[in-house]
Amino acid sequence: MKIAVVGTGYVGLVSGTCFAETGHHVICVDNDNSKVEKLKGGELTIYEPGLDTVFLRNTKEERLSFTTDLEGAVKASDVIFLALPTPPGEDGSADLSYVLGVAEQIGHIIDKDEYKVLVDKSTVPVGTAEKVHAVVAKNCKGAFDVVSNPEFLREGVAVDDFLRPDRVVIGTSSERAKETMQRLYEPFVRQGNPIYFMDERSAEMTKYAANSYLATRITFMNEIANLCEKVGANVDNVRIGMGSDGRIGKRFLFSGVGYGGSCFPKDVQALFKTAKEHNYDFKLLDSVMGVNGAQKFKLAEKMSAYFDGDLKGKKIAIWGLAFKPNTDDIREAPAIYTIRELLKAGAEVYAYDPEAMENMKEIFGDQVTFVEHRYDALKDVDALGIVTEWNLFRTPDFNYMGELMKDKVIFDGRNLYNTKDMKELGFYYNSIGRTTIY
Ligand SMILES: NC(=O)c1ccc[n+]([C@@H]2O[C@H](COP(=O)([O-])OP(=O)(O)OC[C@H]3O[C@@H](n4cnc5c(N)ncnc54)[C@H](O)[C@@H]3O)[C@@H](O)[C@H]2O)c1
Ligand SMILES: O=c1ccn([C@@H]2O[C@H](COP(=O)(O)OP(=O)(O)O[C@H]3O[C@H](CO)[C@@H](O)[C@H](O)[C@H]3O)[C@@H](O)[C@H]2O)c(=O)[nH]1
Repeated sequence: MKIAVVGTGYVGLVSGTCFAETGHHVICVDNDNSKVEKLKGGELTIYEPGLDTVFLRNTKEERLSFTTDLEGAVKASDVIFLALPTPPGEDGSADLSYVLGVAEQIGHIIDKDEYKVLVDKSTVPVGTAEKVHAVVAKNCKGAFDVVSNPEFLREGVAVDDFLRPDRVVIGTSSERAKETMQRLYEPFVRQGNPIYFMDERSAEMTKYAANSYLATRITFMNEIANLCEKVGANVDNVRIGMGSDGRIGKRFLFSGVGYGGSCFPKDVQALFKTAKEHNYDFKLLDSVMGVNGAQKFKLAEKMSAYFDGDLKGKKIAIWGLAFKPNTDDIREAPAIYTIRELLKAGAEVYAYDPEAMENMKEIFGDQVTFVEHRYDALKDVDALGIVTEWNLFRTPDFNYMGELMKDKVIFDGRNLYNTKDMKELGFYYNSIGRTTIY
């Protein structure tokens, strides 16, 4: 099949590359010329483990190409995926201007005697498939269907998630489009995972419900952790005890410094807004947003309390800037909130991340000292804050760290270390939902 993917960001680039990997011909379209030029030159524009191999193979074998020419790509394709941004608008609802803007252009392009399937891959509010349909229909001379196909990949493991999805959700009321989507996804679900066909509105809602549920689950654990600190329980033990109940499950129960990323924060907000528009007060989501907003300041608050509210002139190292490990993405990263608070209080910040430093430099510039190696951040610092659980931080040389640091003080927002070990090593060690070690 011939496929166009409009929007070549995290979702578009991964989806396009993975569709090419199953033998389809894919043209990725983006209106960012510099991005397209880089990709044409064989250079990836995002850090995503495993993507380089698949990307190089498929570009070399000419199944995957890049362009800024939307018209040419649409003309050459049977199926057109929209993997465009849906950022929060001023009132918190999803901004559909990218999706509807491109849909309108596509309407002008589809000619008589042509049939195209337009697929919403972006995360879009309930009712968007109908809006896209209306916008395309305004100018379209040919035939088309609009399908809702939300994407569930996680950054950092996106290629694997795409090639081996837990499930594929397709919202469509057209038999013709259903057949096309079935053929397209067949290779990804051969290992037995299902494709669920449903109506467009349910597919759109499924995406928001999944993300909001996961965000709620994490938030619940963050509140349990906060309470554990007060009552002297250990949230890691609690997590293991809870998670081994088959009804609860082990995954997505890790407490920390709040959820971040380009999806959970905006999608919870957008679902809350959808509820409001339908006169439904989704109180649970309101609490989730409030609790998560506060949790992102947790590490900075702990540090401030340790230094009796006076961080002025204190040297603080930060390990981890990306919103999660194995990505360079810093959208809504807890590290941004932590560093902002530290700088506001007059601290000097020395930061290290294996992949996200370039992106973070765009926010903080020379307000923060970015270092080449993790240990370079530690020279003479009063404390270290750990914000992202990169594997690289899991088993460091604690003795060497102790020699480098002015004081052996660690604030760990991801519970990477065993509290008993830290006691033996002589660190002050303050983590999330566990007793602080002096
Ligand atoms: N990032 C994720 O992990 C993830 C996972 C599932 C779903 N989603 C959803 O997928 C959508 C895309 O997310 P993303 O993270 O890939 O975004 P992104 O910002 O990484 O990529 C979007 C791309 O669209 C391009 N673009 C913008 N306007 C355009 C236009 N008019 N024509 C062509 N290209 C244009 C941008 O230049 C950019 O490259 C969002 O709705 C998001 O919520 C994201
Ligand atoms: O137990 C956990 C798991 C995650 N997180 C945090 O939650 C956020 C999101 O993590 P994750 O879900 O792994 O990353 P994303 O790439 O944002 O993926 C989410 O958002 C995507 C975009 O919609 C969806 O496609 C995915 O299914 C959904 O997991 C990050 O800040 C994590 O640190 C925790 O604090 N504790």
